[in-house]
Amino acid sequence: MKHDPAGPPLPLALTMGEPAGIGLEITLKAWHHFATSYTPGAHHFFLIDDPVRVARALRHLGSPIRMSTIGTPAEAGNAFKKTLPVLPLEMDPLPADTAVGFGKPSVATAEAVILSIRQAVKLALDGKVAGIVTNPIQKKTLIDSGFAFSGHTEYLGDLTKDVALPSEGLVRGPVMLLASDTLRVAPVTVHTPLAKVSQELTTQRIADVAIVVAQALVRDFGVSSPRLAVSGLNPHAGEGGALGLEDQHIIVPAIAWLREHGVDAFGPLPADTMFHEEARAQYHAAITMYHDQGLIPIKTIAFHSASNITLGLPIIRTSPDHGTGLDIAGRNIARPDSLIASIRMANLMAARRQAYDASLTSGSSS
Ligand SMILES: NC(=O)c1ccc[n+]([C@@H]2O[C@H](COP(=O)([O-])OP(=O)(O)OC[C@H]3O[C@@H](n4cnc5c(N)ncnc54)[C@H](O)[C@@H]3O)[C@@H](O)[C@H]2O)c1
Ligand SMILES: N[C@H](C(=O)O)[C@H](O)COP(=O)(O)O
Repeated sequence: MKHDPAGPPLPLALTMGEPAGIGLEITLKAWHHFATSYTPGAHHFFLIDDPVRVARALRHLGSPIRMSTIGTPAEAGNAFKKTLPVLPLEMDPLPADTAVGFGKPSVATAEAVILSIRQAVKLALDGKVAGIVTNPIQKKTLIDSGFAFSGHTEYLGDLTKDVALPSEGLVRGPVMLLASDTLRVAPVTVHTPLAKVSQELTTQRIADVAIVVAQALVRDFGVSSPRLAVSGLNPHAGEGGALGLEDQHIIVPAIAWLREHGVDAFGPLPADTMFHEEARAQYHAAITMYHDQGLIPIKTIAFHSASNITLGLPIIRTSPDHGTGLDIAGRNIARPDSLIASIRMANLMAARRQAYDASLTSGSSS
């Protein structure tokens, strides 16, 4: 049966993430945060994981929280008030000796971690969940097991590449956006080694990322006239060509193209001076040329409140901005704040997207 947009919200699907990391611990804390005020029909979520592993991990953590195994996403609502609902992975239970090894990731669990993401994506594409919220993965462990992607962003782009976006004018990602109350940043190259960044940067790629971000600002964030700050690549944005040529040869034409196509973009800006408070007030999102250029500022000012969002997909995906926290896993000290922010963000995006897309269909959007 199709979901009634006027009815109660669909649940979110949380993926298990790296089982040796802090994913389950922050999921339990996030569940506690939302469940205490939960009333039937309100926002809720479930975890896609191995229930046997979860039960064992709960004992290991000495957690008073109880879990319940559900058979379908629709059962999550009834379970949520008193228990963390867990939808089982569609595979055999994980071997006991690999199920809880906090701090010690193993390729033995890689298949489960990847399957959890695939199941979540399928539920989102099938309209059974409002979106997916991914717990952090240990990329090297997955890659060592044969995983061909350098992160969720790239994997989600591949899993959904054949599914049409809901409207023809939308530009496809995947594009990584990290968002907090005070800063949004989108790196053009994502998990690219620094030595290859310059080769991968093209005018077209910068323009495509900027357009996906501009569209999302309108559709998902309610910004009616998005303004984008585009960073340079080199020190001082190339210092007029004296410190590198990409800024003038690749980035300037991208900004010109964007402006010709109605996107209010400006730059290239020296990356070291575009993130202080007064500079941030001039734009709705920063487009940076590589991962650390944008992620260092946002993780510095908003490590516990930012979300990592994948734009340009036919589904909603958010994630905490931090990683697997192997150094603190199993000690019950991990903060759930970024996961809580990501759950809120996914629910907010789902509501805004639904309203925006409906307004397009009814012809009332400006
Ligand atoms: N969404 C994702 O899947 C995602 C995101 C970022 C990093 N990663 C992966 O995570 C792994 C570890 O990365 P890292 O060590 O660079 O970053 P990290 O975020 O895991 O850890 C950095 C520091 O922050 C602390 N920290 C992280 N989360 C915390 C929390 N919730 N509460 C309190 N302290 C917290 C850690 O203890 C550590 O000291 C890598 O494999 C990386 O690729 C995955
Ligand atoms: N680049 C992200 C970060 O540092 O926060 C992280 O590696 C997660 O990337 P994916 O969402 O692609 O897994």
